[in-house]
Amino acid sequence: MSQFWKPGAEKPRLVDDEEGGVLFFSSPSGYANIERQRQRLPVYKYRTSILYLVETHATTIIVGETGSGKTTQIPQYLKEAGWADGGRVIACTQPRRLAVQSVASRVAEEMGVKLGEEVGYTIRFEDVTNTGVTMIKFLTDGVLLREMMNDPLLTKYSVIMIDEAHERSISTDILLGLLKKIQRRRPELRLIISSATIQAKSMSDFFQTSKTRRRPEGEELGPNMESAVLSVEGRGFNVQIHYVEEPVPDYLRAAVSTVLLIHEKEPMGDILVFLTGQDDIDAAVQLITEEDQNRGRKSSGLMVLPLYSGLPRSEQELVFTPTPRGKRKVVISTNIAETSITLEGVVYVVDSGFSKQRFYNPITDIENLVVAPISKASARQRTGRAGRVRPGKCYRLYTEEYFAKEMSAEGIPEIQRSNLVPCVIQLKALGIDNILGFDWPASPSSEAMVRALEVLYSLGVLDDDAKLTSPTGFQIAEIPLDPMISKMMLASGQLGCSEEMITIAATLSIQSIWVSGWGSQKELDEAKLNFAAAEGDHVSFLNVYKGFLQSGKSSQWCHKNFVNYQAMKKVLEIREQLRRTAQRIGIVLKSCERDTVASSHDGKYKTIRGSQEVYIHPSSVLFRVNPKWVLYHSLVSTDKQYMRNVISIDPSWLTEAAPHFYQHQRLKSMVH
Ligand SMILES: Nc1ncnc2c1ncn2[C@@H]1O[C@H](COP(=O)(O)OP(=O)(O)OP(=O)(O)O)[C@@H](O)[C@H]1O
Repeated sequence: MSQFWKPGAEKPRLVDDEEGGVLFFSSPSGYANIERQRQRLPVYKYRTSILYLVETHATTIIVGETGSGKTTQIPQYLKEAGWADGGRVIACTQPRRLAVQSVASRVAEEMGVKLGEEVGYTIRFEDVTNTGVTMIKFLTDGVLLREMMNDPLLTKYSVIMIDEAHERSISTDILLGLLKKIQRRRPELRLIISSATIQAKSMSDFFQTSKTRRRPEGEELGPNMESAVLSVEGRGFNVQIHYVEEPVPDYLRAAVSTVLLIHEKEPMGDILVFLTGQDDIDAAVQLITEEDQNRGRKSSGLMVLPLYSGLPRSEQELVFTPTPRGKRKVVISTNIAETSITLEGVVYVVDSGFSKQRFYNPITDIENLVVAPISKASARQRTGRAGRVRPGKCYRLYTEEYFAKEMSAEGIPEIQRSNLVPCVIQLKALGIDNILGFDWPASPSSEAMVRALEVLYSLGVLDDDAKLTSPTGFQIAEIPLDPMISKMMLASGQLGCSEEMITIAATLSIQSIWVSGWGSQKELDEAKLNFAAAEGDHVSFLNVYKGFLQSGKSSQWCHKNFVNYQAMKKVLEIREQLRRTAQRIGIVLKSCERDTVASSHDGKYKTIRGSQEVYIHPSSVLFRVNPKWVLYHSLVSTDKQYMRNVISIDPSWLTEAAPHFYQHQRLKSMVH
């Protein structure tokens, strides 16, 4: 395309291309067509072997190229072979919600059934399944973990497929440890661990350690407890990889110019760009749109769409809609489109080589989202978003040498770089008391573990013996939120303000209730001021919610007030779910009236634990108010450590709420 780019050493492969390079490009029109497509996928040749291995082995590890058909086909093979007979369910987990929804709809389409009937999905706060009817269920690994609280042996499932296991999310790791335990109690349960980029050997070793029961010589009943490994050879279509000749100084700019260059020089086909987060994605959308217009072509046919988890569902769905004739879609995404997703029109992938990753420091108790280099496994997954329905090209914004010599093979498992509070409470609720002795696929650090135990103790979730308290600990574990927020909900029941607290908890569960991208920052700030409460962001959320209800849940009202309508609809939905959970666990639903207090301060704050210097985020309604004592929901790190979603408090509330944790004298000595 230009001298800037160098083709990778990997030779382009011959494409098994009977229909002119576009095997399944246009949408399939009928069932017969879909059947033909299914049979062309590499995994189809392995159908019998897969079914045989699953029949005979407790655990089967399946490694196959991206796009070879693992996610969409294997659950269907299992169903066809009878694994969903007699009311049993085949589960397939994904690390991300978007992937769950999109593969579930694809499989429902392939099977010619309505989504939510034979094929369904469950993600947090959304259950699209029909008990007794659903045979194949896609779900996030986090949701499957939560299901274990009510059904510890996951008895309704005959086969559980842990897909994209290379991602090693916290929930995947906990699940792997727990499923290994369950297998000893339920030898009839079958596990499939699948990915395009997993180290099959270490996974197989994990399932083969002495703790699994080996089948004694001569035993005929039951599966072989040693795991089987199957490698699915072959892939969809060829993807030519290109690297930059020299390292790029600014991946955002490089991504923008690569998109424009592709648009100028390459044949039609959509482009998928991987950047890191909402900020750089919004910036890229703007730059590409502006530069495209500056080139003087009024309608060059580019449709630029962002994709990240905080985006409302309707906007996320736009990326899946067919690209109109004569147009070229450019989807600029975080790594939520990195695994499992098929975007039909995508021919070109542009990989920045970076993603936002969570890094937790247990000493300071600060969890940062940091832009960091991706692993080879991620790079391969990104490349694999092309070549699924026709040949493609992948432009890597790093050199081939960097890829070969410096990129790590796999990322660090999330459990080794995260705050462990939610993980510890879940394990405790499942009766795993010796958490350090748990059979982890990768052990978490003991500092993070101690810190999590300390937080849970401070919340009154754990007692002096580190056991879940009754009823508080068990109640908090039942609420599908961060334990700090769950504690807030629980306490609000006693304080007579649970209706308000549930609204706040629902609002904190979504990324933002404000729109971004319309008008100027000044206009947005002014709109926020209409709702600002002196106590801070949390109480301001209540004002927005109240206004929304008073408007009759109107989208025009949202538009006028810079409030995101889709986000508010989500708040209503989550709120309903939380109310039901609250009722189930005995929280009294009650509303309250409120008072206001606020005082001034110089803008710099210190955390009580760790004395870290932190500041109020400019998006907060308290940004210029600076009350003396504040409580924050989360910290983000850019040029400074910023507190997001902040509320003004009286320090005596801390000693009142957690006298076992906060000492009055210590707090007094911190006032400066
Ligand atoms: N929504 C879709 N539209 C068109 N084709 C699709 C769609 N989803 C899947 N396919 C086709 O099915 C193939 C297999 O997809 P599947 O997700 O099962 O592969 P996979 O092996 O699980 O890939 P990955 O490892 O990337 O998740 C794709 O390569 C594509 O040809």
